[in-house]
Amino acid sequence: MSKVLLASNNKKKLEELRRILTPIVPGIEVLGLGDVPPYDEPAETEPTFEGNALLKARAALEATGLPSIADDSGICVDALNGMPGVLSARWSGPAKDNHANNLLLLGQLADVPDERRGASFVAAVAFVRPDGPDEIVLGEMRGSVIHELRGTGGFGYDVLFQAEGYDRTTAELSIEEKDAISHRGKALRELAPIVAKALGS
Ligand SMILES: O=P(O)(O)OP(=O)(O)OP(=O)(O)OC[C@H]1O[C@@H](n2cnc3c(O)ncnc32)[C@H](O)[C@@H]1O
Ligand SMILES: [Mg+2]
Repeated sequence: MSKVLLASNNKKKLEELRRILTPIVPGIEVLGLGDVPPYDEPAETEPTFEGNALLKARAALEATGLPSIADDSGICVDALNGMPGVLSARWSGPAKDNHANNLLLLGQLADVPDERRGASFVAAVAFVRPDGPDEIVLGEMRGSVIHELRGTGGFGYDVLFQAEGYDRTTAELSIEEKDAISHRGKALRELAPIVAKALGS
């Protein structure tokens, strides 16, 4: 098995990454931060998803010596000029309260008509290793913000996001349906052959 560390504290991201990468990268074993000794994780100070993903991945490689993957992602709302963007996790404050984030975003869009509620989920996924160049890929899922919270699946902003072509939120999709269309799924499927080659698998 070839170990790769996912430098994320988000258990749902770890689940999605393991689910998507394991079947397409032979012999990969995806470790979480709980599987390695703790280290000082960097603050996400970069203004871009790519910058924060590289920051998190490089810190993991430096601390553990393991090939490392990190994801920085969020929801970018047209009517808010692309915000919350990289601030998505902390939109309602440093507590990173998903429900408070969702209620705040719905409140901010309360007067925005359906035709102007377009939004995208964006994920930048970085892969860094001791003996090769840094890799960064971007994935995007286009959709809109509905007027309420619906569904029990997924995580974060899934309960208020409806992907283009669907009448259900991404929290109402099956995990397979979401993986097939999500920003993270797209980025990871693009990254998989690069990871497989780097691991020699
Ligand atoms: O930084 P790490 O440790 O990876 O974990 P995090 O949860 O802080 O992750 P980010 O900094 O990338 O913030 C991502 C934000 O965007 C949200 N988000 C990202 N991907 C999502 C998805 O697939 N569905 C719903 N919300 C998502 C998530 O809830 C956070 O609020
Ligand atoms: Mg984060």
